[in-house]
Amino acid sequence: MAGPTEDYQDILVSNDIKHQEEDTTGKNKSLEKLAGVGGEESQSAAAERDMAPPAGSSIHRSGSRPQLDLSKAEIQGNFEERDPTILLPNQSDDISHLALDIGGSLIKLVYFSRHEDQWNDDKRKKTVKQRLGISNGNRRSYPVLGGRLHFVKFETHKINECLDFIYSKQLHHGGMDSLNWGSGSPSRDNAVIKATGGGAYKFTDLFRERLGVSLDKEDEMDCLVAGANFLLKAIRHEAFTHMEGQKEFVQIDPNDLFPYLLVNIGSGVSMIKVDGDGKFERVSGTNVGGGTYWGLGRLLTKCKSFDELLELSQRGDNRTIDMLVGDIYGGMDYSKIGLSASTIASSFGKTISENKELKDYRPEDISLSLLRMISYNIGQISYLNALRFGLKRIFFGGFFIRGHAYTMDTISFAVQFWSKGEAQAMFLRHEGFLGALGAFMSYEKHGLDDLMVHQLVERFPMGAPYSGGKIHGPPLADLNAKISWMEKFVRKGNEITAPVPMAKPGTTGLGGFEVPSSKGGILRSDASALNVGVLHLVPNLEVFPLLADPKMYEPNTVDLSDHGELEYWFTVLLEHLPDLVDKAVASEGGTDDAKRRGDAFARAFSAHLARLMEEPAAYGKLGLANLLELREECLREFQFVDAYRSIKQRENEASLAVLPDLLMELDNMSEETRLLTLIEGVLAANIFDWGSRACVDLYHKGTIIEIYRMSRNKMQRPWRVDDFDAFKERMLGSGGKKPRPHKRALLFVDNSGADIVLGMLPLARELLRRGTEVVLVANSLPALNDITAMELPDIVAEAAKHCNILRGAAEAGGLIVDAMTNSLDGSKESSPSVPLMVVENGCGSPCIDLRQVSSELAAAAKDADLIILEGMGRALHTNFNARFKGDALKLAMVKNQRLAEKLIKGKIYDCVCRYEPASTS
Ligand SMILES: Nc1ncnc2c1ncn2[C@@H]1O[C@H](COP(=O)(O)OP(=O)(O)O)[C@@H](O)[C@H]1O
Ligand SMILES: CC(C)(COP(=O)(O)O)[C@@H](O)C(=O)NCCC(=O)O
Ligand SMILES: [Mn+2]
Repeated sequence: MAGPTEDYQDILVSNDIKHQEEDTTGKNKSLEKLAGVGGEESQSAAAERDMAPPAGSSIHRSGSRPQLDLSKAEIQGNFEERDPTILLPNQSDDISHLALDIGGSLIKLVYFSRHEDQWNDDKRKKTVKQRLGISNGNRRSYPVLGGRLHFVKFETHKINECLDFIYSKQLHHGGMDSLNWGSGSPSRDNAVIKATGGGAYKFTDLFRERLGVSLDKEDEMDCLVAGANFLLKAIRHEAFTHMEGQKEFVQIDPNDLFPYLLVNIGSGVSMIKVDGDGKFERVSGTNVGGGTYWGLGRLLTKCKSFDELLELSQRGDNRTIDMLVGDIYGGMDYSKIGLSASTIASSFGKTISENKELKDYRPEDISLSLLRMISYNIGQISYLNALRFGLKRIFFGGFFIRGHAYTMDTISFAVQFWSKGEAQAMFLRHEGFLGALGAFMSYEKHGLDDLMVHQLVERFPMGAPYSGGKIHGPPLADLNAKISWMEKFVRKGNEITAPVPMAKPGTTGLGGFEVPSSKGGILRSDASALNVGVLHLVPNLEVFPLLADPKMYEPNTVDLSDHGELEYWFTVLLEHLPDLVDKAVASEGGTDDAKRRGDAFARAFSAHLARLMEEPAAYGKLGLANLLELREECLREFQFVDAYRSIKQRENEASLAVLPDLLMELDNMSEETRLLTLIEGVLAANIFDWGSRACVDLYHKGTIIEIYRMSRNKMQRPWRVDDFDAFKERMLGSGGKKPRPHKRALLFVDNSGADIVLGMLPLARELLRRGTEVVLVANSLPALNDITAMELPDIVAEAAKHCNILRGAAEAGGLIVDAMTNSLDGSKESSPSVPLMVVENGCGSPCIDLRQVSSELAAAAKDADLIILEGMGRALHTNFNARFKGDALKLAMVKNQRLAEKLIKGKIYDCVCRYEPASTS
C-alpha cells in the first residue's frame, strides 16, 4: 500500500520531467495498433479518475504541470529510511478535501484537489489588467479556489479498499474546516471528514482506528437535496431524458428548477419533494429498490456481481417468467383499458403455473424480469407521488440506475404511461454521487455554493474509456506511471468493447414493452460506466458578454449525435493522428521519453474516440468542438506543451519577412480596394492550417510564400458566402456619407504564420488607422498551429518595427514599451494612438465556446462593438450560427470538402465572409 512518501514522491517525479529542446524528428512506429485498446487488469475507477494533470495556475481551463513550493521542506521521521516522508509546508497545490457517503451497498467519495488561483506575472497580463480595469478582488470574503472535484466509488463490503485509497492519497488529512480552508496547509491532526449515509455512524470507529479521523455526520436527505440542487444548477448537461434507447440532454434553467421530485434509488428508495435550497420534504419511499434487485437477483441467479446480474438482463427475455396480458387473454390486447398483449400482467406470474424449478429458468430471463419489476414499480410510485403534489419533473438518482439504458427506459416508460405524457422522468449524470456531493457542500466556506455553470469544466482523463478492476499499487500520480499503464494495456492486448450498433427501439404502444432495446451484449465495467469526469473549477471564466442570447447559444455547428457525422470526424481525427504524434514527439526533442509519451498519447486518444463511437453521449453532450478540444487536452495530459512550436516559429519568421512589402502595397491602394484586399488576405492566409489534412498535403508542394501567393491569386468574388458589400458599407459608408468608426474591435485570431502576420495584423492595422481600438483575442494554450496570447506580443513588436501605426498602437496598448528609439518617419507621433491590445480567450482548443471565456476577454468585450471571428474552428465549427450584440464578421476558408458541402453547399477552399450587424433582439 502506498504511504505518504509515495504521494510526495509522485509530485516530485512529475515535476522532474523537463521540456526538451527540439531538434530531432522522432518517427513513431507503433501507431498501427492504435484504435481500441483496453484491458481487464487496471487501476480502479478511483485511480483512473485521478489521472488528469494538475490544473495550472493560469486562467485557462486546462492542466499544466504542477508548481512545487519546496521552501521550508523538511524530512519527517527517520533519515535512514529509504523513502522518508518529505513535508512541504508551503506547498498548496493538490491538497485534497474529502467527503463521503457510506451507503448500504456503496461508498461514494467526492474529493477536491486544490490549485491556487494565481495571476500570472507575465507583463502582458499586468498591462491588460490595468487597461481593462480588471481587479483581483473577489466578491466574497474568502477566495474561490481553482481546483478539481473527483468522483470515486467502492463497494461497502470492501471498505478496506476504500480506506487504503484514502490513505494512499492522504485524503484524510484534507478534511477542511473554516480555519484551514485557504490557508495553504491542511491540518494534520484531528482531521474531521464530512460523511453521510448510514455508514457514517456504523463505521465511525473504523475510520478513527485506521485513519485517525472523525466523521462529522450530515443528514442524508439534506445531502441528497444539496447535491442534486448543486448539480442541476452548476452542470450544463447534468440532466437527461432516456426514452426508447434515446438519450437527450435537458438544459435546466436554474431560475426555474423548483419544485421537483427527487427519487434516489440506492439500496432503498427515497422520494423527496424539493422546493428550494434546503427546502424539501421526504414524501415517500419504497423498500423495493436497488438492494432488492441485487439481493434477490443474486439469490436467484448466483451472480457474483451487480454488473454480472445487469449484464445478464441484457440477454434476457422476460416472457418466460412474467405473465403477460396476452397470456391471460389468449394472445389478445386488452385494449379497452389500454393494455397490449405484451404488457406484464403479473411479474414472475408465469413461474407459478408451470411445473418448473428455479434451475429450469434462464438466469438471463430472471434478471430481466426482476429489473423490469423493480424499475417499473419505482417509476409508477414516483409518478403517483408527483401526482400527489402536482410535480411535473422527476429526477432519478442513485446507483441502481448505473447509467443503464434499459433501467432508464423502463422507469421513463412507467412515468410516461401513467402520467399520459404529463410528467417527465429525467436522470442525472452524477446519479449516485448526490449524497457525497451534498456532504462536501456542507463544509463551511467550500466556496462552491454560488459557482456557476460557466466556471466548471468537465474533463475526461485518459483512464476514462477503460475498464476498471482492482486497485493495486499507489495511485497514478506521475506521468511515467501513466505511460506504463497505457503500455500495459497494449501488452495485455485486450480490446476495448467494440462499438455496438443500436438496435431499433420498440414498444408496442399500449403499455407493452419489448425486450431490451438499447444495447446488446456486454455491459461496460463499472469504472467507465461512471460516465463522469473530473470537474475542473475555474473561477475566472465568464460568459462572453456580447452573446445576443446566451441561453439559446449553442457553440457547435456540427452535431455529432448523427452517427454518420460522428463516424466521419472520428476517421478524420484518427487519420491525422500519426502525423500529429510525429510533430508532438519532434517538438519535445524526439527523445525516447518523448516517443513513449507520443505512443501513450495516441493510445489514449484513440481509446477516447472508440469509447465515444460506442456511446457518443458518454462524456455528456458531444459536438465537434469537444472532440477537437479532447485531442489537445490529451496531448497536454502527456505533457506535450506545443506540438507545432517549430512550425509556428518558421512560418512566423517567413511571414514577417514579407510583411513590409505587403504593407507598402496596401498603402498604395484606394480605401475601397484596400479593404477588399485586406479581407481577401485574411481568407487567403487562413489556408495555413495544420489541422486540415488537405492543407498539410498542399504544404509539400511549395514554400509558405508560394502557397500564400497561390491562395491569394485564387481569391475570386463572389465568395461562397459573401457579405463583403454590407461590411464595406458599414466601414466606408455609401453616397459620400462617412460612418462613425467602431469604438473597439475584438479580433479572434487563428493560426500562426501568414494567417496572423499577413492576414489579421494588416486588418487590425486598418481598423486602428480608422480610429478603432483593437483587441487581438488569442488562445491561452496552444492548439494545433494556432497563435497564443503569450506569443502575440513578440510578433506585434516585430511587425511594429516596420509600421508606425502598429507601433504607436502597441505602445498605447502596453504591448511594447517604447520599442523603437527611432520611429520610421524620424519623428515621434504627436497624438496618442488608439490602443492595440492582446487578451487570452481562456481556451486551448481550435474552437471556442463563448459560454466560457477568460475574464480578461469578458472585460475587453464591454466596450466592443465589432467582433471578427476568424478560421474554421472559431467561425465555422463553432459560432457559425451565433448572434452577437455587436456587429459580427465571420471569416474563414473551408478546408474540408464535407464541411463545405454540408455547411455552405460549396467545395473545399471556398470562403466564407459573413457579416451580421448587431442583433437587436
Ligand atoms: N458495483 C455495484 N455493487 C453493488 N451495487 C451496485 C453496484 N453498482 C450499482 N449498484 C446498485 O446500486 C445500489 C446502491 O446505490 P447507492 O445509490 O450507492 O445506494 P446506497 O447509498 O444505499 O449504497 C445497489 O443496491 C445496486 O442496486
Ligand atoms: C482543426 C481545424 C478546425 C482548424 O482550422 P482553423 O480554425 O485553423 O481554420 C480544421 O483544420 C479542421 O476542421 N480539421 C479537420 C478536418 C480535415 O482534416 O479536413
Ligand atoms: Mn487554427
